[in-house]
Amino acid sequence: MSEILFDRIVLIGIGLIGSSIARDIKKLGLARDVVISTRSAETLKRAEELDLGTAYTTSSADAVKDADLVIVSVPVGASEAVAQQIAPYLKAGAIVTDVGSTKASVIAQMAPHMPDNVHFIPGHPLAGTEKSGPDAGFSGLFKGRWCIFTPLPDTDRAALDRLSAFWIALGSMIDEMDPQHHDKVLAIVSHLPHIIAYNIVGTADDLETVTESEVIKYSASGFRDFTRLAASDPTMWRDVCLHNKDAILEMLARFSEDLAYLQRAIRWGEGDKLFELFSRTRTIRRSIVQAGQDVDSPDFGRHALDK
Ligand SMILES: NC(=O)c1ccc[n+]([C@@H]2O[C@H](COP(=O)([O-])OP(=O)(O)OC[C@H]3O[C@@H](n4cnc5c(N)ncnc54)[C@H](O)[C@@H]3O)[C@@H](O)[C@H]2O)c1
Ligand SMILES: O=C(O)C(=O)C[C@]1(C(=O)O)C=C[C@@H](O)C=C1
Repeated sequence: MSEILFDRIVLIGIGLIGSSIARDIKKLGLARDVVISTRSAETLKRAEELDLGTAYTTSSADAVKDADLVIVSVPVGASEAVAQQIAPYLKAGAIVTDVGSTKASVIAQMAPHMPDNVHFIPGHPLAGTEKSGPDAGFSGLFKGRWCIFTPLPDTDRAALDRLSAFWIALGSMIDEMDPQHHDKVLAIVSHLPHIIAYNIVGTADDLETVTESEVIKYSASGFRDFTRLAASDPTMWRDVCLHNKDAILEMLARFSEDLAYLQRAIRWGEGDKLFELFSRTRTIRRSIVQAGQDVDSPDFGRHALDK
């Protein structure tokens, strides 16, 4: 058990991310009350069956009334609607944060509605899976993973420290970024990989010369990795594409140029070019794996969630 960090935490949205946070709060004893609010009564019922909180309501306005920390975990396109619903009912000094995969758009949607006496601190845990809904969450999802904050210029440092302490209790490593920079970085390391996966699986499915059964039967591990990403939640990823449009289009343009280079090298049999690129990218994979080992080192291993 860790110490209580907030008396009352309110979770708006209880899918993969919200329910993973709920499980960690409970396991670590980080709050006295955990109020869960989501739009659909069916999802709320499931959250109650899973015993994820201490109170449940479909009214986000009722939920936030005495909240010390509000965590919004809904598809990014729903951010403004949630901000409008909760803003009049937030208590002075409350911290409001989110977990959305895009940041400039979430800030544009939520910040104008936030009262001056509330601390709005946008955040993004870089952890997830292709699954969605309250059953998909699990305790420990955020352990050893980055949580990036994109604070506003007037963000109160003490409130940011309190929120950081919460994510650190969940096992995360903390970083800060400018929202536009966040959106560019995430466009290349997260959004493009998903778009490419949706595209390649769609292309394979469309091929007239390859039957669906062959796609399933012969899907070797490379293609299977793509199918995992391509199974990700359509609502979430539609919203990510629509709400990080500029950065994604910029990265897609770069990607298409580099793909044309590769295509040309294959067409003209330029093995040196192919070998050089494939060697360079192999080094990147190795350094990611190396960093992963660091995360699993004894220093990271000693976390409250392991007890
Ligand atoms: N899935 C990931 O890998 C991942 C990782 C990091 C961040 N995120 C971000 O976290 C957020 C939630 O993603 P998730 O994977 O938990 O999705 P999810 O589909 O599992 O859950 C979304 C939840 O939001 C609720 N919801 C939808 N619209 C709502 C509204 N208007 N008002 C109230 N509740 C509403 C749904 O009922 C559900 O409980 C998204 O913004 C996503 O970009 C996702
Ligand atoms: O691992 C996965 O399946 C994920 O999609 C997680 C992932 C990612 O791209 O790394 C997806 C979206 C997020 O905003 C953060 C994490």
